[in-house]
Amino acid sequence: MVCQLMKKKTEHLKLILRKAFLLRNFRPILSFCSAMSIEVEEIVEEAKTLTIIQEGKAKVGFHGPVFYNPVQEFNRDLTVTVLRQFAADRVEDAKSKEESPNEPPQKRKKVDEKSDGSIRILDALSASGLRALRFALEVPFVDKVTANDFSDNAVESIKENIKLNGVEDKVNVMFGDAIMTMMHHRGLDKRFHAVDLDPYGSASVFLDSAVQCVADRGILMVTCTDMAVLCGNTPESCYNKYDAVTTRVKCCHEVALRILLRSIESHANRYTRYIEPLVSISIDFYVRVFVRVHTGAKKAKDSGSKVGTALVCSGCHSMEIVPMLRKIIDGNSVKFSTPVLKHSMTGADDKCVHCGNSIHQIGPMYLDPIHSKPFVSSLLQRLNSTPAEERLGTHSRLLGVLTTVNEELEVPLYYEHDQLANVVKISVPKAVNIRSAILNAGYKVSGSHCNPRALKTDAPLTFLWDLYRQVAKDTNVDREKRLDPLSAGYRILGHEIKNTVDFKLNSQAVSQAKKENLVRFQCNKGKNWGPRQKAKGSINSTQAGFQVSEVK
Ligand SMILES: C[S@@+](CC[C@H](N)C(=O)[O-])C[C@H]1O[C@@H](n2cnc3c(N)ncnc32)[C@H](O)[C@@H]1O
Ligand SMILES: [Zn+2]
Repeated sequence: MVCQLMKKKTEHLKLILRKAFLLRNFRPILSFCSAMSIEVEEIVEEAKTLTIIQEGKAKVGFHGPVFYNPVQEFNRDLTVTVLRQFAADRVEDAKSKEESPNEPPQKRKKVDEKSDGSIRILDALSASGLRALRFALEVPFVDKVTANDFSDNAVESIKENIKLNGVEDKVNVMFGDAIMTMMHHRGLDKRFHAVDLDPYGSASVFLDSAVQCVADRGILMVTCTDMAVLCGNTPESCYNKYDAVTTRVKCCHEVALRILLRSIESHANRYTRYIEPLVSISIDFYVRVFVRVHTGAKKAKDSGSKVGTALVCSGCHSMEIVPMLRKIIDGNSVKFSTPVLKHSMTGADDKCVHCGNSIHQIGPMYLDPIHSKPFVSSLLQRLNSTPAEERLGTHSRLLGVLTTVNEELEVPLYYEHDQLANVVKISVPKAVNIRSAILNAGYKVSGSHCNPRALKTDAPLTFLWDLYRQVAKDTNVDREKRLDPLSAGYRILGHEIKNTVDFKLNSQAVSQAKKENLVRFQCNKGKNWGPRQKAKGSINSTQAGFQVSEVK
């Protein structure tokens, strides 16, 4: 009995101490314990593990081992910026609907509880609750944020952090498997307007339930950190997770984004839904996509023509895009047809027409634009008009990355500007010269936020290879002396130049982001850079209890 009482007392003291640590006001309690000869060492040691960090407007402490990665501040800042824009757009929409007498009011009531356009957000894999708290404190027009996790420690931390930030009225906690929580919110009146998935590794297991619990025109925000899988190290795992295969091509980071987008679209299609990518970022050690989810059987049928595969040559790295379906519009009639097996880069012997090597097929992947330029422009306007004292921690990087994103051509995939030069063994020309030659020939060119050396263009390969042949000719490269007769480069230099190539400097050849010297790519990665290990004591979803409960 005495023992039990002591245990209860110690537990109670632990709780008080933890709170005291969170409020940085533990001295009076320690003095009290020592005056009463209460053993506090162990309690203090545990309480000491509680540190409080501040990010944006939120403060968080950690109850035991709970996941937190400071390097992902950019990810969270970007999410806050996107949500601010998304929420503002919805309120504008709600206002214009209010003014429009033709809008059937009942239909809207079914999906939205609030006619003022305020939003409900789910932070499905919340850990310390940091995102949920930042959404509640930093995003306007938020009705409620739900922070969900299946770890005891995480849920305890979230509860304490809600109190620490005084957002009890805005943030509620759910203890449960994220999949179950999302499935419980499939009903039209329960859906969230924004869902954030930020898992350990791949988000693939959460996609099916996520696309079901997002409201029509709601936003789904997905992080995946399993870049080795998405970038082609293990095509068999990529197939298992994303129903797609890939290999280690230079543009693997954009391929990763497109494989993830295709996978989300495919899950959405099962429920007569489809996606509209708003921003898709490959950065540091992860990919992060923001997509609007729409409902509509007719438009969902277009999806087959929005996805496809890419042919990639193993010798010269040439690539060609092959859509899954062709959409044929003839007056009022719309038909879909499977593609004819005829590719411009495949010769009669199924080898690459440019260099004679084998061709591989990767995908399927999303082929339509991966960003909405109007949305990205509104994000940039928002950032540029933010007063200095209100800027987010990673403001300059946000500006740099989004400016580069805004300049990206809406053409799938890219080469590296030195990659093609290396095939034909010439000294690598300056990127600005290559870009000028492409522009002077009437084609478009841009970089990519995915890779500082990216060369994105709509120029056909026949022109691109002529460009490099011209450099070889101008710099007197002797293919007989410099290249192995069996190599890809030897064969490519063996073809005659058919296009006029003009390297005169073109004023459009330097990107705006570069001109303004914006932070586009982080070079100094610092200590502890990379994905973090799972928090100690984490369980996986097969071990998780399958009930979901709201925590009071
Ligand atoms: C990478 S952390 C989230 C980090 C957090 N979003 C942030 O920005 O700091 C992943 C979290 O998901 C939780 N988790 C993993 N699988 C889960 C599942 N199936 N259901 C609920 N929570 C899960 C883990 O306990 C962990 O706290
Ligand atoms: Zn080739």
